[in-house]
Amino acid sequence: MTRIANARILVSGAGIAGTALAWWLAEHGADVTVAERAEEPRDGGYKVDIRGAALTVVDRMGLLDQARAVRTGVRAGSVVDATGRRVASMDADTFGGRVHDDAELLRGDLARILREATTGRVGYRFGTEIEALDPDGTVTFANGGASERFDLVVGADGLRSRTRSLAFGEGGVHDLGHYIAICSVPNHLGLDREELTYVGPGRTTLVYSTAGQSDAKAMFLFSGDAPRPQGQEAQKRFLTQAYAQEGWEVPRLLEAMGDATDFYFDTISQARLDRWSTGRVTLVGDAAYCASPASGQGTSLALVGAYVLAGELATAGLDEGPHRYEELMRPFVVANQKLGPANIKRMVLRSRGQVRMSMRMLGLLNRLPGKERMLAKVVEPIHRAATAITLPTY
Ligand SMILES: Cc1cc2nc3c(=O)[nH]c(=O)nc-3n(C[C@H](O)[C@H](O)[C@H](O)COP(=O)(O)OP(=O)(O)OC[C@H]3O[C@@H](n4cnc5c(N)ncnc54)[C@H](O)[C@@H]3O)c2cc1C
Repeated sequence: MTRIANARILVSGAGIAGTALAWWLAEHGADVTVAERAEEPRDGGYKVDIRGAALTVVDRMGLLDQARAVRTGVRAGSVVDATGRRVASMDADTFGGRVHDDAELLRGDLARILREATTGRVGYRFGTEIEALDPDGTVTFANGGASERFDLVVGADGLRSRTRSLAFGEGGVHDLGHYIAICSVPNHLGLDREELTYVGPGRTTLVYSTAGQSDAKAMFLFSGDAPRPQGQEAQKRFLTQAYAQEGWEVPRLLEAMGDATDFYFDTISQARLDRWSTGRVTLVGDAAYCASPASGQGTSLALVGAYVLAGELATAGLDEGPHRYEELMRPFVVANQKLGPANIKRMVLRSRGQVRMSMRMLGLLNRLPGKERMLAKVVEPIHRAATAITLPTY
């Protein structure tokens, strides 16, 4: 018998953290409801990674083979110049910062695998969100829903968490001085499981194709400190202005972006909070400790956080569990959040001079035997951070 057997727990958000948490809570005997703002689950999306301790978590869920079966299959990454010539190429693991058996897959595929694994054990309510939240766990849902009391409410609703705003007030989001945008585009470059990167001053553009997808994804990373534009049309205009002078295939990508229906835009930011719980409300995943897309570790933090939170609730109960979760997770989060600012500096170069120098060095490096071994050194800090926690067995 665990300390949360039959406890009524509401999870806000059916992303990675929310579905993984729901799985573990149900495993420990809780009565779990997940409320998701989107009308329906979204498959596909951009690629994410399962690394280090998170691989152990997914393995303990018995889902690692399923996750591996939908790997993106991306085989290589190259940096290109304005003519499209591949200045430097390397295998996809080195390019994407993966070691050993780390798995890269589409975010929507991972969310689907996690969600399907909870079938029959977790109640989902799509198309709704928390409108009002009392620290004692009383929730009013949007669209005129009635109030309901839960033994615990967990915000797993991402970087812009509404649960966090309602329970902790505004704040806690720290911009790293860059923006990120991503959308599907026609694969006019004919990429076959390959990723191309074009680097301009203050702007980096990536295009990749993954196994089984006819479209490619275009991702834009660029620097700036203006406030985040509100609304998709304003965001698309903002991005187009930032890339107005850009060469290579960028004009074509921008044109395709104009029609994209899955356009995503945000600042590259981290969530940093003094505490992750208050009253009967706790946060998990990006809502509590977003490490930023630049860290490459957001998905793994979400998976590990879900495992530890559920496990500590089950063994220490609803009062002590959230504090023990935070004690165990915080050093792991700190180690992984350090990756964000360091990586973004490498990914987005400040000046034309830096771009020229970097291209020259990449060109030289590309001709060296054993370049993969040298580049693997860049991967080492990610691997160290990804394994910087000893997972308890619950
Ligand atoms: C462009 C991009 C690229 C990325 N690349 C990588 C990568 O390479 N490697 C990596 O590991 N990570 C990457 N990440 C980060 C990764 O996607 C997240 O860190 C990870 O998905 C965290 O999961 P989460 O469940 O905490 O949040 P999310 O995945 O953001 O899920 C939050 C969920 O809550 C829902 N929601 C939002 N608001 C509400 C509300 N008010 N009420 C109810 N539901 C709500 C959302 O619809 C969503 O389903 C990337 C992120 C982005 C944006």
